[in-house]
Amino acid sequence: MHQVERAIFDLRRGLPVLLVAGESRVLVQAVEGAAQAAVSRLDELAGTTPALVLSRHRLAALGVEPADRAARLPLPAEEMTARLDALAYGAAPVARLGQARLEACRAALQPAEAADLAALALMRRALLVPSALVARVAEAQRDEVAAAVADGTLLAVEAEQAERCLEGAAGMLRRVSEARIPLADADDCRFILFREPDGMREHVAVVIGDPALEAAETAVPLRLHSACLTGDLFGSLRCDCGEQLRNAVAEIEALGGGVLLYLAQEGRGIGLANKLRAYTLQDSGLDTLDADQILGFGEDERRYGVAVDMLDALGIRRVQLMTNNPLKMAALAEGGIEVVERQALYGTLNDHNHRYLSAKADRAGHLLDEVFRVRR
Ligand SMILES: Nc1nc2c(ncn2[C@@H]2O[C@H](COP(=O)(O)OP(=O)(O)OP(=O)(O)O)[C@@H](O)[C@H]2O)c(=O)[nH]1
Ligand SMILES: [Zn+2]
Repeated sequence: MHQVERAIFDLRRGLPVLLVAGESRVLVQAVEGAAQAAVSRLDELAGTTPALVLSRHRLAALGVEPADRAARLPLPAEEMTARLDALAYGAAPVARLGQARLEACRAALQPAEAADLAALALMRRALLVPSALVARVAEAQRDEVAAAVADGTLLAVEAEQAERCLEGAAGMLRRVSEARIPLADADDCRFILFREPDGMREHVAVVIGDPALEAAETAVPLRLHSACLTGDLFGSLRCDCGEQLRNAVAEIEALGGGVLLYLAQEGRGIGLANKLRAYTLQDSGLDTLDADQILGFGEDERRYGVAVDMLDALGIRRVQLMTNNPLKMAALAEGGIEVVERQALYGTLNDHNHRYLSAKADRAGHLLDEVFRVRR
């Protein structure tokens, strides 16, 4: 895990990383922010022309019905940087690339290999656009690459280990610190911070009041809240997150106490940088799900293993869950937490969030009938 964590650091800085899959050696680099010089260096070090790995969501946005989770697109040298971002995550690919170029790309696609899937997992974990430049290390370059690994200028990671980096490590979440923090809507609160084993994400459990967490006969009022900097902190009108957060605290207090898990899953797990990109795409007419797809992401990139681990750490087995999202209910049930009851939790509908909430209700199955009863 330690190597993967360091690899993510390098990828975020725009450096290449070596993926090792059996006998195969593949250099990988983020597409996001890849400058001409960096791409040329990758080409030189590998001794082969890089290819572009695209996720199945990005492929779908390009009009390709993918057979696997990803595919590899060989890049002719002159193509390498000129239209890389347009291919990897640009809007309106047909308009920007031209129909003929797109057809040629579709015809050139190759099945993804183990290192390609590992590369995309690393990009996601690094909260970068899920697209990668990959270059197989040529026989003639093996010694030079091995020397770079040996002198510490290049990091080598097992592809298999890298591919698992999104799964987290069940049962290894660390409870780090805690403090009493009175809130405007709930006087008696304890914030407990948990850290993921690789140290890259931190999540907070807010225990409101003094609920009987481990009592078998009661269901603990629970809110799973995914971070939304824009909504939670600034009261953005593009979503309903801030209001839901504050309503949840007040509601849990009114129910005599319970728990709110504040999860580091900004932008449904795609990170703030990508959420801002997605908002700009939405301004050109796409809905929230299609915008994420253009960037190469699925409808919802969140996983709830850490939430289950936090509940386990707090001794909670049965809950009354505040959500409109069926995926959250399913994820808890799958993690062995009994969802005894669901309680709806709404923010206010406005002209800016109407479209976002409609897409969640119509396309992602969120239970928002009550919100739209008046307006639709
Ligand atoms: N990718 C993306 N994420 C968004 C957008 N708008 C809000 N979000 C994120 O969506 C998430 C919403 O989190 P929650 O309110 O906990 O979850 P939910 O899926 O809406 O389900 P509920 O429990 O019913 O509220 C947050 O991580 C927000 O940052 C958007 O347009 N695009
Ligand atoms: Zn929000």
